[in-house]
Amino acid sequence: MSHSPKVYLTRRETFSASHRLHSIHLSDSDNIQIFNKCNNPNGHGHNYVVEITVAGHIDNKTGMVMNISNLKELIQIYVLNLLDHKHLDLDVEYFRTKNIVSTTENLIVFIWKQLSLPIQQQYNNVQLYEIKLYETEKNIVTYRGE
Ligand SMILES: Nc1nc2c(c(=O)[nH]1)N=C([C@H](O)[C@H](O)COP(=O)(O)OP(=O)(O)OP(=O)(O)O)CN2
Ligand SMILES: [Zn+2]
Repeated sequence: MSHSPKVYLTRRETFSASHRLHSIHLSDSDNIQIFNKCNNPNGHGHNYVVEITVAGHIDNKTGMVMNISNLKELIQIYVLNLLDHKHLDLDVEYFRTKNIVSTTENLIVFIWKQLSLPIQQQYNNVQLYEIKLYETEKNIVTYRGE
């Protein structure tokens, strides 16, 4: 059976959040030494940019891998509603209750966990392929669920 072309579809969104880098597994002096200004108890904020890429074959009838409006809606419900204008360490249960350090690495894994199941459950032929998260213009992480 021949498939239609496989295409990677990306939606970019932005959100603003504050945080403090602090690990309960480190001493206060190690926290300061490792995280430096980012360990300041007052916290600080970022305007994050997130790019969500899904992969799938073009549907012959619709001409789409998936309707990007539906992807937008999923990102809104499962990611932005939880993160935008929030303090990651205080307002987001995942970070607060598990004492997970709100690094960009851990944040991108959280975003993946939030999106992978709804996409899998709602779209048989589409896979979450890659997430890119920009904490600043210079600090960027990429995750493919591995
Ligand atoms: N591996 C990681 N290292 C750091 C992370 C991270 O998430 N993963 N995060 C931070 C801080 O959150 C910090 O806010 C980074 O911002 P900053 O250093 O101000 O950003 P820039 O590098 O873009 O700033 P410049 O001063 O222009 O270099 C630190 N480390
Ligand atoms: Zn930061």
